[in-house]
Amino acid sequence: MTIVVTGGAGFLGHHLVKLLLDKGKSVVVMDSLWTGSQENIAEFASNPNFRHILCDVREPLPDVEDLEQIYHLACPASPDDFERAPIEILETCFLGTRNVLELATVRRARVLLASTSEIYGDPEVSVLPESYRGNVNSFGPRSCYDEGKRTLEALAFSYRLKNNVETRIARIFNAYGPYMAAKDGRAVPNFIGAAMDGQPVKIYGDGSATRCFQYATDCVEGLYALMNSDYDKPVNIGSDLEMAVSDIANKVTRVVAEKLGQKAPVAVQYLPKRVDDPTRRKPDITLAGEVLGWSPKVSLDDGIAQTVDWFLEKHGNPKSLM
Ligand SMILES: O=c1ccn([C@@H]2O[C@H](COP(=O)(O)OP(=O)(O)O[C@H]3OC[C@@H](O)[C@H](O)[C@H]3O)[C@@H](O)[C@H]2O)c(=O)[nH]1
Repeated sequence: MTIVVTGGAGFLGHHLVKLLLDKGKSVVVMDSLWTGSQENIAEFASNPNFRHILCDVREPLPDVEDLEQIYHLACPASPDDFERAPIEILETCFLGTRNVLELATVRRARVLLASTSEIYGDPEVSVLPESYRGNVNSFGPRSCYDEGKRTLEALAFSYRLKNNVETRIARIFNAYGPYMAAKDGRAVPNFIGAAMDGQPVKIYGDGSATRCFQYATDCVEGLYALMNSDYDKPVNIGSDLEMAVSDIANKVTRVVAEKLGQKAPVAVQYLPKRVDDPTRRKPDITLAGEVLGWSPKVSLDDGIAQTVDWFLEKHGNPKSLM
């Protein structure tokens, strides 16, 4: 039996493919390398259970025999991408998801769709249960992703209704870890890159915005548990350790300073808050615990230390990061 991972050459894709191969699964990665990279799958090339098909999910997908499951992760995920390629992101969310569900219909495969905390928008409540309908701006700089991923969920519902496709929906909250691209644009790689380069970290707003960061391996274990469960409604997959962005930045810059022997962590530069940037985001992860027996395990201290070590090893010369 074969498992397809769209976006398997991406950040989370790498960790998911590794998990599946370590479990002895046969994996086909479908990835255009638009935001993913060959480096993220290089270590799998010699594995006879691994194959990479270079393709764009916005085109009809190649057929895969003996197809059991599809993890649909393919989509740019950084707010920096939202500005760069909003139309392509909307196409990926709709056409890509439709093509995945079409293949699943033909092959009777189960599909796990990577949705996101962004479908909740800028929440009006302090903790986000799956029942919260969200507060999303359909006409703003994040709408390509926020509404695109809401369309992904609507497509899942529709294919289940009309074609009886088995779907699972993971609402993935902020994830970080090794294999994030240095120029990804999200907070943790940006903070690490700036600190390694001796430059101030840039904080959008006053630093009081909150997020909960989950380590990549915890996240993909949650995806695996959800795919192989009987629960077919959306589930939040994330950490519920809520922290201010400024505290995250301080934690990262302190770790880099210690590891590089810098006298003091780099400074912080405050920039205007970005439009529609959620002021707080904390998932209620009770459901994941109840139906999957899943909760994040890797502490922020351990996760950040491992991520910084990976960046230092990969980008020995800090100047190469920015
Ligand atoms: O350099 C930076 C980067 C980010 N930030 C801030 O840090 C917070 C987190 O920003 P990130 O870009 O890491 O991630 P966001 O929370 O904006 O969205 C991300 O997380 C949810 C996932 O579905 C997506 O991958 C992505 O949308 C935001 O408040 C952002 O403004 C900075 O202050 N400085």
